[in-house]
Amino acid sequence: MPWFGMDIGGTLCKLVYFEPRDIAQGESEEIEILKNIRKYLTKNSSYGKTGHRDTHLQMDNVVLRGVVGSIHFIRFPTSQMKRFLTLANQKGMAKLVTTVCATGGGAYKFEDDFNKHVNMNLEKCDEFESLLKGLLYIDKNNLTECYYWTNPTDETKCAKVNYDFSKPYPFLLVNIGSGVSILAVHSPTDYKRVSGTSLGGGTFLGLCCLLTGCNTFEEAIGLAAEGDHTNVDKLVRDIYGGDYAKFGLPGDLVASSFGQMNSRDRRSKVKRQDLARATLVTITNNIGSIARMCAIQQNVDRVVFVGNFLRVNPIAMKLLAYAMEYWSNGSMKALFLEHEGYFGAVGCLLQFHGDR
Ligand SMILES: Nc1ncnc2c1ncn2[C@@H]1O[C@H](COP(=O)(O)OP(=O)(O)OP(=O)(O)O)[C@@H](O)[C@H]1O
Ligand SMILES: CC(C)(CO)[C@@H](O)C(=O)NCCC(=O)O
Repeated sequence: MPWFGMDIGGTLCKLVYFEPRDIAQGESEEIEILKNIRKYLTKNSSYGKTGHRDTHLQMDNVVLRGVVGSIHFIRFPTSQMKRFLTLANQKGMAKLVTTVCATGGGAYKFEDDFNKHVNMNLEKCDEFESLLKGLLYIDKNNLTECYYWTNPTDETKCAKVNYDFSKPYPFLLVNIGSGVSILAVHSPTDYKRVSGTSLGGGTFLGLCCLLTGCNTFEEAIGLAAEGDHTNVDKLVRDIYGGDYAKFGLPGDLVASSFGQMNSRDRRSKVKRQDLARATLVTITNNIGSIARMCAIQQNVDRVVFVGNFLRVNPIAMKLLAYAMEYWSNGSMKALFLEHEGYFGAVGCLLQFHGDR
């Protein structure tokens, strides 16, 4: 049986596929379909216009329920769910698979569509339980999964450094998807959702599209990389003329996000790139600030940031790394994981109880 785990989020659907190394041989219809699905998924790295396989994340020679194989990582916009179901039907998946493990809000929202259109049952898994299970499994199976950024504000010295996360507890887990959820994790089974914010990755993308006319996340990040947020934000030095030293506020700190944009003159000069950068900085700093307060409240010093907002987004990661370290006087550490947005789907795959 092909093994799938799905995380159907507010923006992106993540699909992980476990491909056993030794595939069943024979000529039954089932085996033929299985081979076709495997061929379709593993020979392509894009599916239709919007589906992508993140080949750089593929994990080989991993053991899942005693079977050796590879895990493939696929994503597509949740808005394309109906098309995905049509495709799954065309590829014969409905004949082969009766149950798919799914998590995320879409596991509830799309349950009827799975039943009606492809005759599949959804085995629903909790999104945070899956997130944590997937994270612990992947970290155990990938020596270079966890890392941090050194010298995040100095482009010449900044570097990704491997972090040994084998003794992880306690830690704060900040999942930046469409919205943001913050979990305090004390053991694989002892965790709680301590906070969240609706100002997340969806907000960044939505505001960026509104302000710059861009249409994709990649475009938004590309614009942000070329922009200067100080043309948009009001800094402490714009107000004080320099640092506000008495209370430890450096001049280049943002005093007011988008605070320059009340001026018609400044609005007429601002570039799309600057607006994209300011949006990214605003959303990221706000998440960093909430995460830091949660870490203090929960008495933890390691904060792990995950979620697809961090995909191809070193600017946000470095901002978070700097903010956590600076505002905690070096006592807190921001950690990141290579498979950033896929843990929920992997956790689902691990919880699959078998088919038929
Ligand atoms: N190709 C992409 N298309 C759309 N958004 C992307 C893309 N790549 C990264 N992102 C960012 O990732 C965010 C979605 O992240 P993720 O997949 O972790 O969350 P989700 O599961 O869809 O949301 P939630 O958990 O809140 O339901 C988007 O809001 C956007 O900021
Ligand atoms: C609703 C979820 C949990 C869906 O993953 C997520 O988008 C989220 O945590 N949003 C933030 C909700 C809030 O705490 O304001």
